[in-house]
Amino acid sequence: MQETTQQIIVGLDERSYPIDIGAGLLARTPLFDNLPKQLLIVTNTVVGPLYEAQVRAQLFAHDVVTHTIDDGEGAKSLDNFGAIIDTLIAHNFNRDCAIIALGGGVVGDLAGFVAATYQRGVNFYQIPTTLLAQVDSSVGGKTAINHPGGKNLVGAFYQPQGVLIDTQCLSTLNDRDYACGLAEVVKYGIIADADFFAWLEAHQHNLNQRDSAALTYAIRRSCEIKAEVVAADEREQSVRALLNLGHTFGHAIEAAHYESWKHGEAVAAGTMIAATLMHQLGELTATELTRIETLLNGLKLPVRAPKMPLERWQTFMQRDKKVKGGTLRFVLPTAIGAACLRPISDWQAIGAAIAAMSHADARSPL
Ligand SMILES: NC(=O)c1ccc[n+]([C@@H]2O[C@H](COP(=O)([O-])OP(=O)(O)OC[C@H]3O[C@@H](n4cnc5c(N)ncnc54)[C@H](O)[C@@H]3O)[C@@H](O)[C@H]2O)c1
Ligand SMILES: O=C(O)C(=O)C[C@@H](O)[C@H](O)[C@H](O)COP(=O)(O)O
Ligand SMILES: [Zn+2]
Repeated sequence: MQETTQQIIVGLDERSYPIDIGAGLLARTPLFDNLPKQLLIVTNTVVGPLYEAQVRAQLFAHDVVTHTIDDGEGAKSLDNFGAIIDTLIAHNFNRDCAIIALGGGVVGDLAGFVAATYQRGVNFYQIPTTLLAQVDSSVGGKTAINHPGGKNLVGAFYQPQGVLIDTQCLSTLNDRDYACGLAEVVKYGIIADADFFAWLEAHQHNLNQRDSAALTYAIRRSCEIKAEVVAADEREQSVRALLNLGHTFGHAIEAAHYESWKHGEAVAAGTMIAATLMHQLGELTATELTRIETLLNGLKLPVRAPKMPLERWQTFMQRDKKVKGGTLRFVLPTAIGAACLRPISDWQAIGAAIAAMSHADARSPL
């Protein structure tokens, strides 16, 4: 079978960078052009044993150090940030070194924040190994760590110099984390591309079976949409905020339930609340709301949030980065394929949408 590499460029003038997508890329092409001598691979205890050797095999001419973090969302922490900085200093890494994130969104967000800050910024490359990281977190330069008070509260916009997506890495991903990536894929269809949403509806069974052609198309289309949005608004002054669909609610779910809710799951349930809010405001049809719920459900994602007192939602949601002048701004779908950013301060309306989409037994269908 002919193996191909597809390339998408994130257009940011002199900071533009390629996203290479293909099966088996870790083994069959040079990872990145012109890598410096000193390299730090940041990975975790799950991904390292699976893929670090393949990456290192291509870096024999470099001085490579690996920093391995624990698995899970808890690793996106100030402690791990400090520990990686300690590693860089202990090995005398200079400003012309590069950091390579090898892992899912947790590794990428943490390693990216280190790259943004060590010696005021060093070279950074992403090798995303989860579907979520391949379609979303490795692209666009949002880096962050969490705080017990909320998700991604400390971070920076810092673009990588290259993203390498080896779709074969997904063969080792479990079903739950695979579904999490599909939540962000559905997001792109809702906010930007009705045809893509319809394609997802038509191909959900292929995606659930991890059919490689369907999966490669879903990854490519997602990266294209994200690259276009990021090129238009790198620092989220306008259209980039739409990439946050479902996240104001989702981040509250995650922050309250780090142990039991994963990011993609929380985004799926949060998307249902956002769509319901818009439906209750009379601006999204019942048919469109049902299509969103049916697709998320078909992709094995949760469509109901856990029950929490409204004050608990408020505590986390008021720390959302889209708050402006004290008022929360929500990303809301106006149709399938279009969304808006709207300030809403009517907590009765917000609470009604949350209540309608919450359930005491809400959890992933997997
Ligand atoms: N920066 C952004 O733009 C952005 C976008 C979306 C999400 N995020 C962040 O990304 C994080 C979620 O990312 P995620 O879903 O990748 O979670 P994750 O990084 O925790 O990875 C999920 C699980 O898959 C394992 N894993 C990774 N690759 C694997 C592979 N190939 N085979 C087997 N197991 C593998 C990980 O060890 C982990 O247990 C959240 O912190 C979220 O806030 C950031
Ligand atoms: O790239 C973006 O912009 C996004 O919002 C992508 C989201 O999927 C991602 O979860 C992001 O980390 C959320 O950022 P935050 O600004 O809400 O912390
Ligand atoms: Zn997200």
